[in-house]
Amino acid sequence: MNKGLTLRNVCILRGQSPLIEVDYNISEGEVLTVMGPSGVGKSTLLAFITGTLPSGFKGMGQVLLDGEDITSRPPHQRHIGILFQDDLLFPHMSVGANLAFGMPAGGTMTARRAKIDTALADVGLSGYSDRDPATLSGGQKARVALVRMLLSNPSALLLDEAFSRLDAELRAQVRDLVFRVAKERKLPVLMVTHDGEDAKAAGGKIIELESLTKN
Ligand SMILES: Nc1ncnc2c1ncn2[C@@H]1O[C@H](COP(=O)(O)OP(=O)(O)OP(=O)(O)O)[C@@H](O)[C@H]1O
Repeated sequence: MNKGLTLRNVCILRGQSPLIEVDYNISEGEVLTVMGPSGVGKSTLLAFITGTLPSGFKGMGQVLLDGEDITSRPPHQRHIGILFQDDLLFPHMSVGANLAFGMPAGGTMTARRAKIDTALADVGLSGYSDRDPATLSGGQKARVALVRMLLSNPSALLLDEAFSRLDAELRAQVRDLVFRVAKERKLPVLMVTHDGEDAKAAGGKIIELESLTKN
């Protein structure tokens, strides 16, 4: 079985026109960086992988995860984690409630709570479970968003400009944490970024998406 994330003969149309065509294979623990001009279709590609293409777009080809074709599965059954530049924590919920939200069902309340506490401790946020997200710094929010994504137990990780709101020092810290966790868990990572430093830090292959449409 081919472990990792594979995009096989993927073509995304906007209306009738081809927007992007890609063929990628990202092995476990490997990071593929996708760059390219604004509007070329990078976020649209991630939406195709997560099964959330907006109306007006059509995707063809296959998304394979660990050899399984997940192309026609609904988003919540794909086991793909995604981090955006906006952390999108629910403001009316505590950090702990935010984290519980994406966790697979099952287990006792105590076991779930222990899992959350351990995951927070792993990113240096011990004791933050009852905090209101509004009281966290940008870096702390980014770490909570990372933990929430990891608690959903994804088999692949997508990053959409995930670090771009953080200042340089925090950016490097959170980025290194994400890459370290991805390596430990052997997750294939597809990272979209405009930032050369992100691409360098990822240490993997870099692909420049080119526009197929003439504007
Ligand atoms: N929900 C939507 N409905 C219609 N068109 C959209 C939608 N989202 C994006 N587009 C258009 O699709 C094209 C690709 O957008 P996309 O966001 O994938 O580009 P991108 O490469 O991620 O850009 P950026 O680097 O600026 O984030 C753009 O022309 C954009 O205007």
